[in-house]
Amino acid sequence: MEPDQQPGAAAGPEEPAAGQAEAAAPPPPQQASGAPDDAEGAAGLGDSQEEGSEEEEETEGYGSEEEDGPDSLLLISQRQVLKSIHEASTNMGAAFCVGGSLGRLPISLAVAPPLPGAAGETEAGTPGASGSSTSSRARQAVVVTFPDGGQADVEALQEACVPATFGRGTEEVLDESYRQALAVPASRLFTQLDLAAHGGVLEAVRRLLLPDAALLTVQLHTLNVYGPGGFFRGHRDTPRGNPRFVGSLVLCLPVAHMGGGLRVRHGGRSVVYEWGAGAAAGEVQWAAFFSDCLHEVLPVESGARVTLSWELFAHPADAVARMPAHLASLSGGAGRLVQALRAALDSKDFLVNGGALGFACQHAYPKSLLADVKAKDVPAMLKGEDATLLHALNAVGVLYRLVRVWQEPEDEMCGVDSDEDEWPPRGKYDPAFKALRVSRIGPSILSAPGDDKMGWAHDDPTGWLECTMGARFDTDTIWLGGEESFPDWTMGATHRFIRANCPTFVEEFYCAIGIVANIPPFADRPSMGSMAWAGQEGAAAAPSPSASPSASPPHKKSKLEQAVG
Ligand SMILES: O=C(O)CCC(=O)C(=O)O
Ligand SMILES: [Fe+2]
Repeated sequence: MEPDQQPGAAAGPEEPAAGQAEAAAPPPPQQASGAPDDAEGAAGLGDSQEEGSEEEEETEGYGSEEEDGPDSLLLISQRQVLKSIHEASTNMGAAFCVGGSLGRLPISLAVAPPLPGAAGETEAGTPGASGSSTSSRARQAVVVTFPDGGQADVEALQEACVPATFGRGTEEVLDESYRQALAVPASRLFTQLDLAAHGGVLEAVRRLLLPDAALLTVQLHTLNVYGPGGFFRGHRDTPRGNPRFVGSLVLCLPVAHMGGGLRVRHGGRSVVYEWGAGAAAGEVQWAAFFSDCLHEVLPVESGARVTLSWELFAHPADAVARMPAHLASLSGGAGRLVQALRAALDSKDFLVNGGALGFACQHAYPKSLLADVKAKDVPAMLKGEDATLLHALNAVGVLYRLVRVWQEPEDEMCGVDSDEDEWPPRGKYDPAFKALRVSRIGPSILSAPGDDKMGWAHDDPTGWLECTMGARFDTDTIWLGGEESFPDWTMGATHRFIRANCPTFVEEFYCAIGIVANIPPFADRPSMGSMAWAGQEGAAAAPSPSASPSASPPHKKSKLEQAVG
């Protein structure tokens, strides 16, 4: 159990992202008030004032902190270069949510009664869910129209709902201290509203959040009614077995209410969508966001907040045309990153013999994305800053690869005294020590935790890394900002996020991804005009530059690395 991700402990800041608090907010989405909050400061970076003995600390996380003795001028200079790239790469302020209004629009819904004993229906005996309210529930389909139906239709709808549950660990639970709402799963819901037919909505979401995707599709997930006092505390929506799952879209029906703002957070920024006034005036309003972003429904003060929610899936074009589109979309923070990268590549102080430079992705991704989507299609699924980072690398002609990254705790006994017969080895997961493990995207990815026959994987997902063929300790990459710069480490190792009223709960979780840029030796770096070998490593037209990781500032092996590999 990771307390900062579990229901009941969501008050903590979700993202110790370096420097994000100062990032310029994106243009505030329509109908929203944007305000930076939960500022975290620049973890591991310090501010721009650097002097004498503080140097070591100021540039921690740039590849040489494990060195003994005084640093050479070259190392100091290189750390400055790395720091400037890192700052530029984590201050891009990419959009993470978008919202708008369809204007005044009547919405009709039909809600079928639950099938008696239907498996997965929250009222039908799902573990942890209440089964007590079945008797008073409508036995016939309920048809409602808003705004015309008014209070009578709200009550009829409430009668057709069940208490909204959510996934916690492997269970679907009802916990009114975490979520107080009513729900109807999509399986019982029919509406005339075809979101895909409102072309502007999905296109706006695609352009703002996923410009590299050729197409977004949606799947209706649930209807929720939040009455007075209703709320849903901070959570992330679980990816459930579809690797193309990128986001959630919530649409508020024209039913009067006050309160109930939808707050979405990412990287120290947050946006609140307040729909009460518009809904009272008959407007149908919506918001879409990356589902790995922490979000919550603030308490409803009066009336009924009725929402439909869809899952969003991103699809790549057959061939993602890179350069023209990417150059066209380089702006603001991305431009600064391109500048920092160009300056670095032009400098002999920067990895003169070449090396691997790792960037932590700022969003998390479904585990199955990396297992099931072809590497060439993955860029179309990248979100916000992560997509922009690839554009910037493409723009400066640097090859990269996408890797999964896990945090690996170590125990002193690891690999030395532990009993090889014991599985998983006892004491191996002491959180006091952390190392990075990476894996290329590819088929040799973790199997689902549930696949493990030995029964321990559910409780100790870190453990099943041990039997993963594709994972290896990363001794070569200089990870900018170190492990601190991953937005939430627990995503990488263990988490199954909660999802509202999920009738067929499939165990899934987010994972952390890193982008490792292959910096060629100085002598081999292309002139900035040449884009010939930009893109993913291994791409057909990409001659591989002969980067020599060992020539980067020597990267001392951690205790764990020494012990294991
Ligand atoms: O109703 C909303 O605004 C969002 C609800 C939500 O976050 C969910 O159902 O997962
Ligand atoms: Fe949600």
